[in-house]
Amino acid sequence: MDAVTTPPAPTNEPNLTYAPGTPEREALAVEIGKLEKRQKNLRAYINGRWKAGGGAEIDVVQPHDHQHVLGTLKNSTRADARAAIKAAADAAPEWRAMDFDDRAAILLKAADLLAGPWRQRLNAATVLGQSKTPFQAEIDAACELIDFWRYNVHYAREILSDQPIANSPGVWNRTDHRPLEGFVYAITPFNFTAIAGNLPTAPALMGNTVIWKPSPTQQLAASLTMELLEEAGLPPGVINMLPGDGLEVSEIALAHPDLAGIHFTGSTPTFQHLWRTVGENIASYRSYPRIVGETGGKDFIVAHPSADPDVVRTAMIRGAFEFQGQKCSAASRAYVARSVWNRMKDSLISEIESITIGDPTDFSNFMGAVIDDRAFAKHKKAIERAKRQRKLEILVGGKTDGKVGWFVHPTVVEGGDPTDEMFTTEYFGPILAVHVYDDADFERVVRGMESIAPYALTGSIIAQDRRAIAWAQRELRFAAGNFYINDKPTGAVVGQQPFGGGRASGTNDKAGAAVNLLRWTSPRSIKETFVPPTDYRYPYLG
Ligand SMILES: NC(=O)c1ccc[n+]([C@@H]2O[C@H](COP(=O)([O-])OP(=O)(O)OC[C@H]3O[C@@H](n4cnc5c(N)ncnc54)[C@H](O)[C@@H]3O)[C@@H](O)[C@H]2O)c1
Ligand SMILES: N[C@@H](CCC=O)C(=O)O
Repeated sequence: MDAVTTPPAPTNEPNLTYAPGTPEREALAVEIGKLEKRQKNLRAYINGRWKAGGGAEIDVVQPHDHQHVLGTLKNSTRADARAAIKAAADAAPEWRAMDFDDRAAILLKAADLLAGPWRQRLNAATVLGQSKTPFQAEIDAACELIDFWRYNVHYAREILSDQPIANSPGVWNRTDHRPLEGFVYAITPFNFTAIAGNLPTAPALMGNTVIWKPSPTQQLAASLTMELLEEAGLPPGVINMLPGDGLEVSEIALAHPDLAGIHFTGSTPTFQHLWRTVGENIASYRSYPRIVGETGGKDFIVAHPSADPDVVRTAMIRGAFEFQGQKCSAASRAYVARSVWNRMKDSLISEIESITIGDPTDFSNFMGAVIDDRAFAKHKKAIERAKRQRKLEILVGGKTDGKVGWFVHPTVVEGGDPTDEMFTTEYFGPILAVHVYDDADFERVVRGMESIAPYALTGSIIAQDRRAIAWAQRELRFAAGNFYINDKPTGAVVGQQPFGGGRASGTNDKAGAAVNLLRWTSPRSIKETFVPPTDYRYPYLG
């Protein structure tokens, strides 16, 4: 189509409340019932066909009831990876030649399907498969993914319309925002259905074809996302999904000459392994692969002596314990002025003791289980260590119970030594380390915590004194890619707080923003001269 069009302007999808008696609460219960009743065969999706991978079987279970199998996947093999890469290559010419409006319409339709008939199916999968409470599933699997799809179309359009601002007389300059030459390898984490849906679709929107390797523990929601995209009209071969641990897929994909980019979210060690492998293979690629990775965090709350204790307490509880602390943005260390601490310690402990933990399908629970036995063992070990250390005191929590589900109770550990591993290591669970400092030491403590952990993802300052806020904002400029003032450090919203961090937390290519989409394009500058010269001599040459 030749028209210059304007896609619908994006707005953030509102969170439904799930209050008793609401239609969304009933609809979610129906979808949960369906998914619980029937084990799903979680197949690969290659060239528009669903097929079982060739490797070993992996059960996908409910973390809060680990005997309950939701579905089974078969690990993807080297042969599956080769087939997916071929499918991506075959689909690429037609996909990149397709009008942007047609590509955008597929994602806008996917967003509307998710806002409507698919909403509770994907929410239910996220509740059961990742042990999110309905409210946490709603902000992730529904609202954030809908926002990613709608805002990405808006930002992509802006990128495409970015054209040279100058033309010499008789010349027309243009920019062709080409996709990358080759396939993008999207590798996604367990904890956000929205991130899993965004990482393969963002490069696809820009005209790339993709190999998508979801996390095995998120495979139920990932498979449904793929089904939704198929219903929205995604052509075969554009996104090829390969379930499993990714080891054999990476052997093939990371050594392939057509690897054009990696779109990763997950832990820092996995990202470093991928980057290292690309470095080792660098001479074998057709182009230099774009590497985008959002990784771990040791996210902080700093409470100034002027902070309101009620605000600090609420930010700590929500920031550290929603979704069992398994958000990369979760507060896992807090530095609290003694005068504030003295006014909030007891209420913090009693409120945390009141937190309900259990099956997330039961609306009375605030927390579910951690994702798997590996995470459970890691948190248990950190808690056991805290119990043994003289300089650490567990103020509340410290209990784990793995019999039925992988439950780790919300735990606060007070530590006098702010260099202890409690303040530097990402556990990715419901464990919050607190360092209480003398009010007069505010600046010294902030300077000390600024680089104590290798990460720089999220953090917040809580204070009423404006000078303290301004000072902390300056002093902590590079300590967080998402910085909050008088709020918890979690819950970034697409279009409002573009998300990502620096240092060991990633390449800070802000998911759901134009800077991210730019990484999936390789601009070509075109100069057209209307009446070209026909004589090589300059005018002054006689
Ligand atoms: N910064 C962010 O935006 C952000 C968002 C969400 C999660 N995270 C981080 O993610 C981590 C938790 O997620 P996780 O446990 O799923 O991370 P992880 O690193 O264990 O796994 C991430 C993905 O990588 C895959 N993987 C691992 N090795 C691979 C290989 N050799 N080849 C191909 N794939 C491979 C996994 O199967 C999974 O799909 C935390 O560190 C958290 O902070 C960061
Ligand atoms: N965007 C989410 C974090 C995603 C990482 O797990 C937040 O801001 O809480």
